[in-house]
Amino acid sequence: NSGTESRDLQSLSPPQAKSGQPGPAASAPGATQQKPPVPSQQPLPSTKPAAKLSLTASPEPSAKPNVKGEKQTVERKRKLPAGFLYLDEVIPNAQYEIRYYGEFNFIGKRLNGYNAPLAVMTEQAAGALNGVHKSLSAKGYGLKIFDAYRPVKTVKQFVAWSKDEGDTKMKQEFYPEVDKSKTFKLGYISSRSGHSRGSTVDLTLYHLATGKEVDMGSPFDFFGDISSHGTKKISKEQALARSVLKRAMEQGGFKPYSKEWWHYTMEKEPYPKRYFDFNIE
Ligand SMILES: C[C@@H](N)C(=O)N[C@H](C)C(=O)O
Ligand SMILES: [Zn+2]
Repeated sequence: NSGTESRDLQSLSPPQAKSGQPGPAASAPGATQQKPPVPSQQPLPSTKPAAKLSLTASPEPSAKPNVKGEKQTVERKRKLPAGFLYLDEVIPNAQYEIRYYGEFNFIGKRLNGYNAPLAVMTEQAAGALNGVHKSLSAKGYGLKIFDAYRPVKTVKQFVAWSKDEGDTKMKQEFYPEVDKSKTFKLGYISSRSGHSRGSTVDLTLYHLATGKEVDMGSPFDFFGDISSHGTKKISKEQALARSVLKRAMEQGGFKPYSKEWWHYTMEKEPYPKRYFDFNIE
């Protein structure tokens, strides 16, 4: 099938950015207030509206338009290698805000290899993630996906970016306290990323009732201590929110990454030694 196929997507839109945390003023990302923990059945706090590009895939023709009444159509070329799937076709009710397709990311532009705002994963990882999404929906949460499969060419772009001292376009938003040349050594970016193996995902939670992103204490791709599991720089509610996601992901067969609350890799990944470079389109 060499043709393209389209699907209606609903934009949840909320332009945001700072997730209520580290932002420009964000040089002090730990400056969050400590509040008493909430019982696990109570809803977790939301972040401020997020995202420059926020898409919720829906294969339902009757899907309701978003608050702005917008609908978006995403073309997909279906050139995926055997064993890979478009994640929104497996988990249509997850939210998709593919940051490396948009410009609101730590580099500040659309990245090489991201030719469509779509998440791609191995069949096994997509199936496991669907189980996680279902388990969370019983608790009032859904998954929001920032990145999944990542081409090797994108990782090479990350490496080149880290060496370009003159480009600090997104420093205040994403790495205010870190020298970008050290982002690899500090473990915030990998030069051999699990994402290129197709069974790693960057994600958070959203509240099913409101569609709003859950407050995790630091934004996705904020490179700093505050993004690590076990940080003391966040409130109890924020720590609880991270643990809701972590427990669900671990029960679903994914392992967390100590330095980034949003990054998970499937334990039994199907291609543990293969690094793919096909484009997302
Ligand atoms: C860049 C960030 N989203 C990420 O995925 N970091 C890990 C360490 C990676 O590059 O694999
Ligand atoms: Zn990641």
